[in-house]
Amino acid sequence: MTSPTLRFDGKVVVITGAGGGLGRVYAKFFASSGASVVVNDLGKAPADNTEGTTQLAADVVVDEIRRQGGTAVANYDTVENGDRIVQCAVENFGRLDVLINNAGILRDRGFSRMSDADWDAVLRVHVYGAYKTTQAAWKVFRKQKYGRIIMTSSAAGVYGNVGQANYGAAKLALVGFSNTLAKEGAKYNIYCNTIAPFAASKMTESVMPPELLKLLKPELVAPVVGFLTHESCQENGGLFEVAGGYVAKVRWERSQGHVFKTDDSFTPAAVHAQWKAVTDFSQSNFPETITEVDWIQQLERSKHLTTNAAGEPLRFDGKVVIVTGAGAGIGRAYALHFARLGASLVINDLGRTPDNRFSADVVVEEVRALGAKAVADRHSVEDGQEIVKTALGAFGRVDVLINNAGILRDRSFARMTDKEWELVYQVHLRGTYKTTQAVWPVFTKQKSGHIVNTCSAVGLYGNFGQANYSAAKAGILGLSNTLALEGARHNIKVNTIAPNAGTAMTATIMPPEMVEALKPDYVAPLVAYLSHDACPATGDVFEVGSGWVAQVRRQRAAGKFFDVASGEAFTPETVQAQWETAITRFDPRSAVYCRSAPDSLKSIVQAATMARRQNAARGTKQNAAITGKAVDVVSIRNRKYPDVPYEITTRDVCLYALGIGATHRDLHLVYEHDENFGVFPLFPVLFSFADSHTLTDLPNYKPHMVVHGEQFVEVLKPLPIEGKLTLRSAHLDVQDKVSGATEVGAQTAYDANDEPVTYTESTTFHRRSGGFSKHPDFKPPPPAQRHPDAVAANVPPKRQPDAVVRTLIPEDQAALYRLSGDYNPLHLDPTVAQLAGFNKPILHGLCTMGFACMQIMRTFGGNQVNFLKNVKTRFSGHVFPGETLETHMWLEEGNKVIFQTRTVERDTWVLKASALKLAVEPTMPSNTPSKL
Ligand SMILES: CCCCCCC[C@@H](O)CC(=O)SCCNC(=O)CCNC(=O)[C@H](O)C(C)(C)COP(=O)(O)OP(=O)(O)OC[C@H]1O[C@@H](n2cnc3c(N)ncnc32)[C@H](O)[C@@H]1OP(=O)(O)O
Repeated sequence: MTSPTLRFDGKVVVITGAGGGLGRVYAKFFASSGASVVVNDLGKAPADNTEGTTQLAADVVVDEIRRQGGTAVANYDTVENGDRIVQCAVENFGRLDVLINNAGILRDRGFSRMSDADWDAVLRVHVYGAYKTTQAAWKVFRKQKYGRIIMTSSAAGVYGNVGQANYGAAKLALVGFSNTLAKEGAKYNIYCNTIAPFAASKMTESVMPPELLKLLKPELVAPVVGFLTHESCQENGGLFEVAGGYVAKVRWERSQGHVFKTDDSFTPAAVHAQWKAVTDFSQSNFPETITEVDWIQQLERSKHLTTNAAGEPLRFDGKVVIVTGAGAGIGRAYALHFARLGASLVINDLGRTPDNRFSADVVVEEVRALGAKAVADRHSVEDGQEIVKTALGAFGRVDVLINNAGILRDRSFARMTDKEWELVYQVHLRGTYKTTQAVWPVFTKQKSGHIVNTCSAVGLYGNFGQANYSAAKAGILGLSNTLALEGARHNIKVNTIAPNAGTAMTATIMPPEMVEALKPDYVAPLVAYLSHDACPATGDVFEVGSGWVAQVRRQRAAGKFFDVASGEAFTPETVQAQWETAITRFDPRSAVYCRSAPDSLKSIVQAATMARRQNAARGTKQNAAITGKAVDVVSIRNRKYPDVPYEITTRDVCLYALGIGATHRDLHLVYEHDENFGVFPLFPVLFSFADSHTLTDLPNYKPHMVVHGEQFVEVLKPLPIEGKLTLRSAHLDVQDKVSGATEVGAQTAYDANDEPVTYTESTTFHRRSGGFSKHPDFKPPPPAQRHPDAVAANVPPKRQPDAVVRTLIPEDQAALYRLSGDYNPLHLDPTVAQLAGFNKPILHGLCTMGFACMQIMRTFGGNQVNFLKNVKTRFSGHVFPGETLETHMWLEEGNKVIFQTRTVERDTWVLKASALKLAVEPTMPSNTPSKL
């Protein structure tokens, strides 16, 4: 097990709702990773049975953290006063780096029985609370140009869940909110991501086998949050499903769609005729912003088409349609379209025309002029029941509800006022809830109904200056997801559109060709089709404008299941390692599509089950190796290999020196005409690549799983700058290390007089080749004959190091170093690196060792090429080219320098248990050890 590298020392983290569940686990995780934590919770802890007192939940968590040596303070404010929570962080710790919006409540109820109080309570805490807390944090983050935010969503929002219309709306609103924050925050180094975790509940009990159910622990969400909020993580605006050790990214997939001719033949019947094309995902794309559609080009394409083909007309004779916000723009276009198709209309709008008439009255006249029936309604959508009453009063029934009313209050998030946030929420999301709830009993009673809700590309992808709007619009989609599920058994169909249409407002800022491209009339045929019995869709989302109609849906990456029960490590570091190769890797062959929260959970169970099966198969394979032929260490040791000739050239000497960090200033290493020119004494490590004997017969052998474990080099005579040598190699040892196997090879280089010049011992670590010593026929071999300095523990003394030196490894170093002989693709080829479990190619271990020894030569070796007697190192962690190495050195008795090296960026020790014996009297470093 490697030690944690993704730490939060010096960082301040606020976690809302941290008195229990997920929040408590996050709080403890961050505190144990070095952060100072604000534990926010307004609730009480469960009664303390022993003393009969009830403590506040936040206090209990703070006590737990402090007992374990961590730093935390409690805060008891409601998230609706989020500014006070942020203030608490700043007052106590002077800053804030990470905000985890976790607080939430549930008021689950079937939609027909949901009260306004149920709705308001849930939306207030989840959405308004997250808005208030985030806005306060935003000010701090922007000023310091750094911040990490997590929003907590749910599959109930992403896909919908019966009984959770309020919760689903709130949870998807947070995804929309996060999308805009990610875009607005990027230039300030403020990143915002959303997780959709599963908690154990009645629903999970019904679909999960008990042994997996046990895994739905809050502890199995924290590693993902830990990685996403670390400063090294570059993910921004992502949505991730997380449950029981499973993690996968979710993104939008959009069908190519269909372009219709925008003439009179663009009707619901024409849409019906092309429905297969609209919903065909075989040539899909994956949009991330609102700007990815060229509307004018779509219209151009449309103009060159012939008249749309259509079957029987799809009409609405005898049907009653309510259109909210129908006094102008897109709502008016819908109304007129429905009127032409025979519907009776309720024209809802509370606005007025420039000549001060009620706009609803004007549109009613227009509808009547088309020969259809219409009544005006001037209520706010927040009084949705009144609108439905108008419909029932005038026509005695309702068949279709088009939730279209909306307003804009655009402003950058930093300057957005509470009033602007609230107003947009009230009209769009709460208004849609109110009208829908009013019509719901009518639809359930008549066992039929169509609802078309209005989202926006801004709600799907986020957009600058529209945090309020993107949250409200995404919330509408979240509401629709659940309504579609709940409505199914009553034959109520609910779909959502993201229209792009010009309105009176946009006409003032758009060029005329854009206004033409985005005519509201080009949206109306889809809306009418979605409202017709002929349309099979429910719970779907469509983008529409300028004659083009396409469907969007959520696509999930196959993801990664960390099999914690079988001992697989699940930490921010292992999440990081799997981030690009599995968690965010989308492959059409393994993509997952879900239609509801239980659906999502089932697919996670499937992924986990499959991963477990594969792990078990791997284990069986390993067992097969264990039960197959036993590894015979004695016979491996007895293997004989022929002598191999080796020629040193000055060109190789210079190239090697450049590969381990020598520069044009080190003429004695890189310029053969320099009077002190010599071979850097680590050069013998290259001999192994001319004469190596990898043990391919170890169980489960895979070349890409081999890493360099340890290296020892002893110089017996100065190496010639040119000349011929003979190499003799042997296997010294093979050991079972459970997680892998180590193989130690020894090699001596002889000169023309057959006198030994150098001696090396190289340990290769074969990952996943362990366990073979359990084979019934395995015979423990006698101890190996090792050089004592090659196996020394080399524990650094307790005092401060005598020298600490930093050096940057250039990005291209592995590409240069390999030319000296180690052509292992692990160091250059991203695909091989991924196969080996690294998210990018890693540096050669011997290159790291060379850099460290170069620093020791410069520090204690008088910068002389003959400075080394012997050196041993252990490669305790990998290095990525581009990282900074920091070598700590302690000069000890016997001219021995104990050293260890870490990467500064990941704060990971990469060389440990290392020592170098000097062949010269040590020089003292000119720099006193710096406390870096
Ligand atoms: C001919 C020469 C050429 C060699 C071929 C190489 C070709 C090159 O191109 C390849 C490279 O350069 S790879 C780059 C350099 N190497 C690395 O990056 C490896 C870094 N180290 C690791 O990842 C882990 O320490 C790892 C994976 C090595 C071990 O991690 P874990 O599995 O977590 O092990 P852990 O639980 O810490 O310990 C288990 C037992 O293994 C021993 N051990 C640990 N690290 C070791 C290491 N680096 N070398 C040798 N033994 C090591 C532990 O002591 C422990 O043993 P025991 O149980 O007996 O105490």
